[in-house]
Amino acid sequence: MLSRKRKTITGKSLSLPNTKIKPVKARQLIRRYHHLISKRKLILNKLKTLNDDNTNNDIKKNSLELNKLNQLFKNISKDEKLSMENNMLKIQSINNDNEKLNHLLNYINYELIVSGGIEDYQKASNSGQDPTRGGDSSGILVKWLRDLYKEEQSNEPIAKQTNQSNKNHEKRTALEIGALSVKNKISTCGMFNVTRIDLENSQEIKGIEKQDFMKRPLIQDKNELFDVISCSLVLNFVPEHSARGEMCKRFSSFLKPNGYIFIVLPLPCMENSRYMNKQHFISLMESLGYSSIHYKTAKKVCYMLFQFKSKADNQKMKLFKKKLN
Ligand SMILES: C[S@@+](CC[C@H](N)C(=O)[O-])C[C@H]1O[C@@H](n2cnc3c(N)ncnc32)[C@H](O)[C@@H]1O
Repeated sequence: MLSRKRKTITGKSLSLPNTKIKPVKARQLIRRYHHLISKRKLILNKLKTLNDDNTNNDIKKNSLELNKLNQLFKNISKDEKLSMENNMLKIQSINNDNEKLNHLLNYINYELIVSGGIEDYQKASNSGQDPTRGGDSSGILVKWLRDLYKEEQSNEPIAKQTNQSNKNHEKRTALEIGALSVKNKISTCGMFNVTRIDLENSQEIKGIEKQDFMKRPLIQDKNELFDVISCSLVLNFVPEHSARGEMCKRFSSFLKPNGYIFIVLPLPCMENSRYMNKQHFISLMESLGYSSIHYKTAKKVCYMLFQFKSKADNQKMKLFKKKLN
């Protein structure tokens, strides 16, 4: 419900108005949200809470009621806020202090729910897809794939081509990870049946399943493997480098042989990073069984297309050490 302004219990307007969010602000909001979510997970683990799901209801289950949260945190002083933020940073070292952990959990839930964190995050994420900001990256994916499929088809023998053109009536399948809209080019181009997933779907958009790709059940029937996976501006939000590697490895469990994986990253991840660059990323992907097909940079992001060739052999997998550029 973007058009309705959120209000505190006391009637004060909260969360960002429905105007466009500046890119710097959007990035701050997205980073802040992921920071809060990851700290909350750690706290829940520490508290040995059974349910560490991220839905609003589950948060509420693990938290005080909203008006209590509001009473507790609405008027906290700058110093108290600073101390909470510091405690969040050193959460790993807080053990066996249930009172402190619970207080922090309530503070995080206040920031996310009462103070508009979740809603602002969705607006900030959506604002990146605004056409004035470079828009929906899947336009590039669709162009690349259209050309590749044409080329593949023209290289087939004639008999196979006729077969193929009959087969083209069956749409190819695509998995969009981190989907925020059902109107992206990948969905509207008519070439694919698209399955869309995202960690959050607080705007409850129909057609987007709330799911963590890392927990998506593995495919048993190989006919259900995807022709394409789109993973635009998602990898950069995975906090741990080992988890980013796991995500790249996992794509192959959902792709048909010769299927494509489209990855979009903010340009600084490739061009202004201490440990990563284009060549290193491509070598990593190659060691996981993908070959690089396209690489293109724009002002702020880079687009990559890889083709899945063969599953990585764990025995032969290259060890990549963290190395300064
Ligand atoms: C910045 S948004 C990118 C949205 C859109 N794909 C784009 O290109 O603008 C990143 C999205 O990735 C989602 N995400 C991050 N990790 C994920 C995971 N493991 N499984 C599913 N979605 C994930 C987040 O919830 C978030 O909505």
